[in-house]
Amino acid sequence: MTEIRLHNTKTRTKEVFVPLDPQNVRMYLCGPTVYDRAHLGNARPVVVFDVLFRLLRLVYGAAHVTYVRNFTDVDDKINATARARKEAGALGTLEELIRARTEETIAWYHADMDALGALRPTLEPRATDFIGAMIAMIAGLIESGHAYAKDGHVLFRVRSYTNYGALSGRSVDDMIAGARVEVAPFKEDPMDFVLWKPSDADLPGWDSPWGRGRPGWHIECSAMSYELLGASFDIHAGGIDLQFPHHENEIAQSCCAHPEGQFARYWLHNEMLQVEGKKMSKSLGNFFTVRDLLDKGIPGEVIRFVFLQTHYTKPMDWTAEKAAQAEATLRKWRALTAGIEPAPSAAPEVIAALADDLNTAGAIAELHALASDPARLLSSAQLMGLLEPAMGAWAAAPQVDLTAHTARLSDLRAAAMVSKDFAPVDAMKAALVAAGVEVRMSKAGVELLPGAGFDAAKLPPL
Ligand SMILES: Nc1ncnc2c1ncn2[C@@H]1O[C@H](COP(=O)(O)OP(=O)(O)OP(=O)(O)O)[C@@H](O)[C@H]1O
Ligand SMILES: [Zn+2]
Repeated sequence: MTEIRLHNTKTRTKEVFVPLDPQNVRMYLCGPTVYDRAHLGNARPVVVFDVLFRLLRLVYGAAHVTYVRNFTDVDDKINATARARKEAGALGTLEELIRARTEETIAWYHADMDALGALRPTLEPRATDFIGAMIAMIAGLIESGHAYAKDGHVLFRVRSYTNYGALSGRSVDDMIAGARVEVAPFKEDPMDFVLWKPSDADLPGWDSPWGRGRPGWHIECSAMSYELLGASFDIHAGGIDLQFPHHENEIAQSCCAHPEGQFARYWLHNEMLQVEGKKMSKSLGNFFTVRDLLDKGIPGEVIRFVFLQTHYTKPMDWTAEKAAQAEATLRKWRALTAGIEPAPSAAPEVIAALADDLNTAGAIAELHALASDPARLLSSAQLMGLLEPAMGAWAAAPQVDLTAHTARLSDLRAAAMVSKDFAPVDAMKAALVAAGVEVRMSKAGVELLPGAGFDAAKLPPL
């Protein structure tokens, strides 16, 4: 059996992955809060852990892997979005608007992640379907002294869990000093975090022993993972931005509520998609959505390929150049494998690269080396969710021939060298860029490449 090694954030080492039960390998990924379209950064964990899901299915059998990714459909950000719509004159009660917003966002999410070739997880629980389990878990935590109720709120008593901070490697005192912990009159200690909070009459709320209210975000994942995967399971994944406080809080809640279990044994964190060195995020406003790119004509498969060229533990940028190169490679491979049946199994070198802590960049290098064996190239690429027939419509579009434009631009440039008037060169270059062409001019000559988002109809006349 293929040995999989994974970098476990909990131990900060690469470890051999040994599941608790090879008949049912269990993985949980923190899913989206469904209040708006997913931005490109949100798609990174989906693609990265989709590759892990595919690898686990290969090694243990598709029927022996349970992959859970939740939808957080109760959250203040969702409420705020619905409230803004109501204030803008939308019809219906706030509750109806909230429901409509979450339904709409989940449908967008599915469409966008399907376009990236991500398999649907085995289970996609919605937080609102597990409120009873959350209330039960909170009640248990109060009973065992790990939580307390005050003024309609329930708080987790952080100092009651001695291992708090172990995942992110910080002490509670460091965290207080560094983090923006909220001081509130209902808290015994500023580090304590909310398990339950009261809801106004017009906000979604559920009856509980502490009054009508709603759960905090962290308890949602603890309750859903317990209900669906048990008190001990194999892998918990998410973005590194969730390591503290979200995952630290999940561990504290789950380990205190279920001391008989170990909660998650391997923690995997993807690094951030960045824009000029900063995390792409809604709050910074430096984001574009997956849908923006798809609408610009960038195939989902190209987005996926760009992600997989960087190891998941490294920060990365999205650039038009990376997209153009990915598109050229995929186009070449699709031409090579057209009409060919995939080989019965993926190449061992590709499997070995993926099994080595998801070395997707290494696996892509191996794919390049398989150009002489298209059947193997196909089966190996498909293991990574690439070259799937259903995702290839974009590549069937006729390949553009830019030779005439290349010759014209070269002529203009040669003429400009003599006349010293570069305006005609600049004008043509600008027109080509506007049509989505990547223009490369060097001493060696002129090179034109149809970039992602290329539109032949916009090409300048010759
Ligand atoms: N820039 C990014 N790069 C990679 N992963 C990210 C990035 N931003 C968010 N994520 C991940 O996306 C997933 C969904 O997160 P969540 O729904 O909390 O995002 P959000 O609140 O909409 O985004 P933001 O962090 O932009 O406010 C999480 O696993 C999170 O770690
Ligand atoms: Zn979570």
